[in-house]
Amino acid sequence: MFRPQLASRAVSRRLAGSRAASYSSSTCSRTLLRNPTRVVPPTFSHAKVGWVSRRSHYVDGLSSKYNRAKPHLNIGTIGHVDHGKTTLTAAITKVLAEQGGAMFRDYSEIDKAPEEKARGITINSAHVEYESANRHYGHIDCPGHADYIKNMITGAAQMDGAIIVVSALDGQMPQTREHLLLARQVGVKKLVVFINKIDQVEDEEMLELVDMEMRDLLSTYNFDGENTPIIMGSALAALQGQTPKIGREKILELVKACDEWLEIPPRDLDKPFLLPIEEVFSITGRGTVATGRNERGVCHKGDEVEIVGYGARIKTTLSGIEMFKKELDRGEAGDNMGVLLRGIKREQITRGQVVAAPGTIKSVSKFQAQIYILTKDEGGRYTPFTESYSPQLFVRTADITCKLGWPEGVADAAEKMVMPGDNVEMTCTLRKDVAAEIGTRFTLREGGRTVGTGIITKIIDYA
Ligand SMILES: Nc1nc2c(ncn2[C@@H]2O[C@H](COP(=O)(O)OP(=O)(O)OP(=O)(O)O)[C@@H](O)[C@H]2O)c(=O)[nH]1
Ligand SMILES: [Mg+2]
Repeated sequence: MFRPQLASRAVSRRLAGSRAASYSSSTCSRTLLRNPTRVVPPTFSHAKVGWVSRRSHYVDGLSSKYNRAKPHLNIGTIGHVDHGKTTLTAAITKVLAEQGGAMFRDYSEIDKAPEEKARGITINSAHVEYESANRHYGHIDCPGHADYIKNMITGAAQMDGAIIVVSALDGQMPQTREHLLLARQVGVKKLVVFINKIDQVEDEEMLELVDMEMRDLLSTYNFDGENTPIIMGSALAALQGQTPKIGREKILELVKACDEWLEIPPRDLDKPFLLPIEEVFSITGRGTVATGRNERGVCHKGDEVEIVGYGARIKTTLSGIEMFKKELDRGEAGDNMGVLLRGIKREQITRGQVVAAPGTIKSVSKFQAQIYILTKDEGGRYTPFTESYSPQLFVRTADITCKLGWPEGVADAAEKMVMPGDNVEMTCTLRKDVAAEIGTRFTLREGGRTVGTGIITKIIDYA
């Protein structure tokens, strides 16, 4: 039921009333790229809450009564600048605080840098935490401006699910779309929509239109547009404790929707075993040992495994597992360990390959990726580059020369330039194949400096 009149009114209102979409990234904080060579920060997990609390912009919350019994989910507020993400974040903590599920974090505690206060925008991502009846949430309040995208690509802001905030006054705007695309690219599978500022909109049809448009947009970006929960309310009303019907009640509805709709992804221990090989030794009388840090899953002595990458796919058996010079029957994600590989000669395997549960990972020779190119201030390049640029690609323990190119159908591919600071989607052709999959993160380096970081979004060729 398309209503042309309504649509054109919405469009003209948007054109006239929207605040400038992007802020200059040079004014943005660089805190999340303090160490550009380290692209994959430790995963947020119960055992590592300390890592989160070490981050400069962490707004600590429930630490005194942290409940490890509840499953944990990393979520965050994303969406266009000024649509109310920070207000909503504060409102969630306020409403849940009344139930004992959070410490109230006021707006000014979340956007606390002087420049944020002066300009009324979020520059750094901030972390808060809260609990619903059956879950514990880590919540990142993300800035709406373009700089945030870098943090998603580099992995500095990892989310399992998200709340996309859309102002009912403006409807979807450039960063609404950009954040949805990025969320999809970096592996967020489900999100919940909060249509905000409904206190400002009297026209029911206007709200219906925003709802309809959001469902379309979600489907365009391969989310489940039909079934995604859309909650309409006013974050400000909830924060100010006014009009509970559009305030407090809607926040509770939103949290319920997060509980029910957003899924807890398999945790590292539930994933298939994968050990990136760091070093290879040969032990006289016993055989060949590969060492490294178990990235995910669990392995047992006697398990069948595969060695994958660099042209190899070799089946073997773990005839021993060792950690701190002690023999073990089992190795878990996070363990630094050595595995004894039955019947494998030292020359057959090398650093950069992985030992994995059979059939769980393939070796790839070409893929497409979302890449962020570091600026010179972040230690990156000073100059732009064009297609065919060949940096070193570092993924897990592997490093391989690769060639960058534009995906098929990109106009003027040969002349198109990539500037430091750009977010681009490009193809990478590898000189040697490597074990990788959609969602694998990597860094690009050149002459000893990190020039880019990326995440694989599509596999083009397998080895
Ligand atoms: N009327 C009304 N105003 C709201 C509502 N929610 C937020 N606002 C106002 O909208 C403005 C922007 O809110 P923020 O929460 O800072 O928006 P944001 O999405 O976090 O903005 P950035 O982080 O800069 O992208 C503020 O002036 C809020 O008071 C609401 O429900 N109703
Ligand atoms: Mg904000």
